[in-house]
Amino acid sequence: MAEGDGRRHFGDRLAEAVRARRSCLVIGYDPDLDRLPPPVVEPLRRRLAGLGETEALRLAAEVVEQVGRTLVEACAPHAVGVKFQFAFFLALGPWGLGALRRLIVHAQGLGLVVIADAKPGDIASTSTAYARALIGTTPLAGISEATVLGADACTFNPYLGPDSAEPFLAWVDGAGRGLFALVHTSNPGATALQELRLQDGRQVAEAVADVVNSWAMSRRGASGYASVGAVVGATYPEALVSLRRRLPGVWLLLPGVGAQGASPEALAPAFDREGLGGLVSVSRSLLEAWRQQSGDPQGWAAAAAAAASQLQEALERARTAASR
Ligand SMILES: O=c1ccn([C@@H]2O[C@H](COP(=O)(O)O)[C@@H](O)[C@H]2O)c(=O)[nH]1
Repeated sequence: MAEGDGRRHFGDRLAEAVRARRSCLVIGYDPDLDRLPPPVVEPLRRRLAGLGETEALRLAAEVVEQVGRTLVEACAPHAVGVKFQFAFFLALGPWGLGALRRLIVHAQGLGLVVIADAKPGDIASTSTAYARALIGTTPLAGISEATVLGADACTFNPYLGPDSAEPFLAWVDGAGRGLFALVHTSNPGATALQELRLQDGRQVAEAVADVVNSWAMSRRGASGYASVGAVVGATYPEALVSLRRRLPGVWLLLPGVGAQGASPEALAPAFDREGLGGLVSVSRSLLEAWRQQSGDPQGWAAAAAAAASQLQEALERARTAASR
């Protein structure tokens, strides 16, 4: 999406893309080698035997890239975007990062919004480098600059506060990029810290939501939606309802459907009367859909496409529930 859409406001681009593609589904790709489809992993195992570290990483990254292309192409007709889980690519070293860059370009060529899920957040000088790598460009000693990953948006851990967000917000404001700050995560342990009560009665996640909302308020586009979004786990439906109220005009990125147990039906509160406001990312349930369907791993790509189509339909019902 980045190339053609240039520097347009990210919240508006998302609104248009969700309407045009009739989908709020985000294809998740978390390439854990042990969970890739058996017809891919078995030949990979044979080829890896006897290779040195460098060649083994290179080969694994090639396979991860090929599977990613197939997955994204199969599911693209049913989705608005892709979320690449950065950690799995990093685990394959520079070859993994090369594969990630090529997958990002490929997905953007298919018209998909690309989110790099890396969840960085550090003191401002270090956040600057993360932002350059994920959504910006890296200046090269004042002579030139280079795109490293070139995603349309990235996830972000806001725990360090506003100064750590500034370097990302500079790309949001100056280059039409998007930022999704973690507000309430989907994992079982999220409650341990994120639901702690502050002296003023708010939960930590609510206080984080208020900070994120303050970043978003001045960044609303014509659609009414901001270029700063929030990550809210789909596995906590009650938190979703209360955080939706605290974050009007903020795109919510909702992981947790499928493998983590959340269902699309519970997500209706994320959407406004026009069916906007929520993006639902699903990773393992697409790549491993063959297990639930025919059980034939040879058909993994067709199974992923069928699962994406079913999710799109279920999410369309949730998306339009508010307007009924
Ligand atoms: O709160 C969060 C934030 C991010 N994630 C990421 O989303 C996917 C979920 O994968 P599934 O296979 O669909 O469960 C994964 O990349 C996580 O790192 C999250 O799950 N929860």
